[in-house]
Amino acid sequence: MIYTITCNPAVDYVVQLEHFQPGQINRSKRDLKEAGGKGINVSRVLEIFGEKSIALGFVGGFTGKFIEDALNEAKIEHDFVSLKEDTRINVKLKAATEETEINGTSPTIEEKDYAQLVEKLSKLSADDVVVLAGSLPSSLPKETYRSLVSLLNEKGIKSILDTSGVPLKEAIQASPAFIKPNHIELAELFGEEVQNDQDIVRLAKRLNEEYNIDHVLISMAKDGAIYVGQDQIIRLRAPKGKAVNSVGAGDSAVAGFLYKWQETKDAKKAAQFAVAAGSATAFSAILCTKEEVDTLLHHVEVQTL
Ligand SMILES: Nc1ncnc2c1ncn2[C@@H]1O[C@H](COP(=O)(O)OP(=O)(O)O)[C@@H](O)[C@H]1O
Ligand SMILES: O=P(O)(O)OC[C@H]1O[C@](O)(COP(=O)(O)O)[C@@H](O)[C@@H]1O
Repeated sequence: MIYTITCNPAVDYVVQLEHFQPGQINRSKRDLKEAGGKGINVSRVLEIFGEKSIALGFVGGFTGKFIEDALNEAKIEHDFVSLKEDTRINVKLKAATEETEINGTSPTIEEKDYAQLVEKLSKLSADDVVVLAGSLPSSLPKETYRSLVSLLNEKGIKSILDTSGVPLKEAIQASPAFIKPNHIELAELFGEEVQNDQDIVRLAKRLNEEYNIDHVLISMAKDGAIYVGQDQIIRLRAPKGKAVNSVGAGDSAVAGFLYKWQETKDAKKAAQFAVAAGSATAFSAILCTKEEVDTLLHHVEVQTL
């Protein structure tokens, strides 16, 4: 079974505007409220592909209930730890030419809450896969993903990680099986500038060789992605299209890779599917559909480097 862990879920309040004018009253053209947070989005996209998963993590209050209701409606199994405080709300302002995001403050996760998550993970076995995705609330130590990945490794469980900053820097020490930083997060991780594909390949190879991470997918928004595995390096160019709402594009890429990898164990096919899924979500108001991904798949240019 695939499990997703979202330590920091959110209700995404996506507001579409003609123009965003700071300091003025802005009225939305259209707005949406979505159950979000990176692991939850991965579960939602897997479900769209027909792949079951169980969503774990922490939710609380009326916003937490909103997320549980949305997952129930989508027939996605979940087993969250309940918190006293409300799950955050993330505001995504989509104007014609730019996107502005305000991610809310996280509820407090106490030690006893974290212990409940660890208890749930203790029941998993080696044929399970765990996706750990998103930021960590400030009440959790920055080494949390590192500890969780180590714990899963001890049980022979593969972990898929999508995070950034110090939690990523810590977690790579534990060798997750797959990571998907974007090119900006990759540059930040090594404290180096990333100017071109060669820079990306060089740093991604370090993740692969020095940190023993089998699959490294560096996403680059409209420029597609670069995959670096143990025995191949692949450049993937994203299809051209009009980006409508890129919230969830990265999560769709993670779900796409995992879904195709489970089916084929072919990294090239998985990376191509990941880029198609990311782009299909970027071109949609909410998340991709399977049909959109299948259509875009043939427009993802794949080149072995
Ligand atoms: N404007 C866009 N046009 C086409 N594809 C996009 C666009 N934005 C994102 N994508 C697709 O989504 C994937 C993930 O996007 P990216 O922005 O790199 O992730 P993240 O949200 O994690 O930073 C990209 O590899 C690409 O396939
Ligand atoms: O945990 P973080 O890093 O604050 O990110 C949370 C946000 O990321 C999202 O999961 C979207 O992520 P991507 O656009 O990277 O796919 C939103 O649903 C959520 O608001």
